[in-house]
Amino acid sequence: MPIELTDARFAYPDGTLAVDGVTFTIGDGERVAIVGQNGAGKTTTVKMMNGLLKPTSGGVTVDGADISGRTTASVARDVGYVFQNPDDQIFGSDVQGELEYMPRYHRWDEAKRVERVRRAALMAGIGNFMDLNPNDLPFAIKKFVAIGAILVGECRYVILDEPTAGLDRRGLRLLGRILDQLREEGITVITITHDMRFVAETFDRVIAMAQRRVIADGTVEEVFARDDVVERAKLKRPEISQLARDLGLDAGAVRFDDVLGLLPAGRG
Ligand SMILES: Nc1ncnc2c1ncn2[C@@H]1O[C@H](COP(=O)(O)OP(=O)(O)OP(=O)(O)O)[C@@H](O)[C@H]1O
Repeated sequence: MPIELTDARFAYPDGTLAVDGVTFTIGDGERVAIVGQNGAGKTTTVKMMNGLLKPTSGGVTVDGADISGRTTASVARDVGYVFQNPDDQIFGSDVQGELEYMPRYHRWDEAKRVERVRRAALMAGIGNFMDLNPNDLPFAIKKFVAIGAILVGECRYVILDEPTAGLDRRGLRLLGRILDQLREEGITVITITHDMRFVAETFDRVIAMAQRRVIADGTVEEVFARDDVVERAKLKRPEISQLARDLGLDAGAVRFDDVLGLLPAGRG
């Protein structure tokens, strides 16, 4: 079952129109990257998808049901949102407590709580930090605490806002493993990112936003092949994609292996 936005608009209380009528459907198990310049409306759009913000007009449905009457906590059971900055999300005084917050809020029985927390800590690679105060941890580990706190839940949709920012190679590999596991479990992953290599290597579909609207929605290859979209959304093509274009190869190639396959025999 999908998440569906229908002509969703959002204006902040000060009158700033942040999203001006977006319509799209994200289906089960999809991996979707939302890209575009700062201020394009990406964060506001995803916050409408998990009930953190209610559309000023238009609608949002999750699994076919309108979410306008539901509390944020209720929608968050289905649609998890990992904040861009972990400090905006984490408030527990130790990692264990942070991971236990959701199970306790929803009054899960102890066996389920212990099992889900154990599993999330393992997936997020934070098992060694459970007794520590998140504020004493390096930024990258705090990001994984924020991810772990969402993995504890049984969300069928996970939204990650700028997950690769501030991660080194080890962190990126761990993030990749988490995303692979979510895919195996059929969980839909939606990301907001400025990291185009991450988009090309990890996501199937790209929604490009500019000036409060969706200006393109298609496969990674389709979106990066369009000069008008790249320009209007101020995207930086993945290096490998730019290289393919510079070499006069297929303009839609976005992954290393695709470009390698296009080189004349003997050069690959
Ligand atoms: N709390 C707020 N009050 C008023 N205006 C806001 C608020 N939050 C965001 N905006 C404005 O809404 C517009 C869209 O912001 P939004 O954060 O959704 O964009 P974004 O594409 O996610 O940008 P970024 O990549 O910087 O996160 C911008 O003009 C922004 O200044």
